Amino acid sequence: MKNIVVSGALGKMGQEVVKLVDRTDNFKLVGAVDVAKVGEDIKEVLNLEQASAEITNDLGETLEQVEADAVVDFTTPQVVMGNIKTVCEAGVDIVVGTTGITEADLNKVKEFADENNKVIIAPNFAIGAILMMEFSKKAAKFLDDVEIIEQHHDGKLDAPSGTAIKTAELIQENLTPKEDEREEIEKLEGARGAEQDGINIHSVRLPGLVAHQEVLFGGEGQTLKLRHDSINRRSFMPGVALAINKLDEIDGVVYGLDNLIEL
Ligand SMILES: NC(=O)C1=CN([C@@H]2O[C@H](COP(=O)(O)OP(=O)(O)OC[C@H]3O[C@@H](n4cnc5c(N)ncnc54)[C@H](OP(=O)(O)O)[C@@H]3O)[C@@H](O)[C@H]2O)C=CC1
Ligand SMILES: O=C(O)C1=N[C@H](C(=O)O)C[C@H](O)C1
Repeated sequence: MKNIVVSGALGKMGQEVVKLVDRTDNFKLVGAVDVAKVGEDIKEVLNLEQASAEITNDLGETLEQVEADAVVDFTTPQVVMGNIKTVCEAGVDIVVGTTGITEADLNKVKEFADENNKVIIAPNFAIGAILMMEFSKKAAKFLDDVEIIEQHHDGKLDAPSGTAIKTAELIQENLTPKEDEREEIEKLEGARGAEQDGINIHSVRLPGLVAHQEVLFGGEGQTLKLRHDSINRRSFMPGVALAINKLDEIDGVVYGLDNLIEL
């Protein structure tokens, strides 16, 4: 049995994780942390089958009061680093889905996580998105002109998405560096998007969207488009469950679900 605390339990993703814990036999909800509805029972708030926990607003204090094996964090880019530190200091394992974690942040986590801490950070838990990233990495061996277009709901705080950043990092591993780049004239700043590892990323935010990404490759007389769509947030839950179950098998910090499955 895994005793789980969900951090960001009332958010769009947090609610799905709480429901996942509620319906999974070897998971038990022992804590629900968020900033609203403090003192209320999450069972009533989310109309759960069996899971029950008083909503609290201090992750550190909560970990002192309950016997937790793992925390699952889907909060905000502003608070996630503090949460990871708090959980590591409490000697509890953590699965992090919150995005906005930079390479420098990742290095900081590796510094403060000691040999007993198990940390899984994944910018995307949807298996289709992992495959889209893997296929993009493969395609970059053959086509070295590529741009990323990511589209998300208008409630998303960070841009570009964590998935787009991770995709660019993976593509870059296989991309042949280009010489004599054309000097472009950008008449409107940002028109060509942002750049990560030399790859342009375009971020769209609109109501009605959930999470979507296209990786567009171009070559002589041809294009290749790799597209993934999460049409609801349940799409991420098998990946979250996999990560929680893999915590026992890993050492230290793992970044990306691709490192937990055989591709
Ligand atoms: N890795 C993946 O597969 C996925 C990652 N994400 C990422 O997960 C994160 C959350 O996304 P989403 O659920 O859509 O966002 P939401 O804004 O819906 O949820 C975030 C929740 O965290 C709460 N919160 C804010 N501060 C704290 C705090 N200090 N302690 C506890 N809870 C806090 C928020 O409260 P309030 O709103 O009142 O401020 C809110 O309820 C984002 O970074 C997103 O990019 C999303 C989908 C998939
Ligand atoms: O905020 C979201 O919704 C999502 N965030 C993650 C990201 O930034 O890549 C994963 C997914 O795209 C949904």
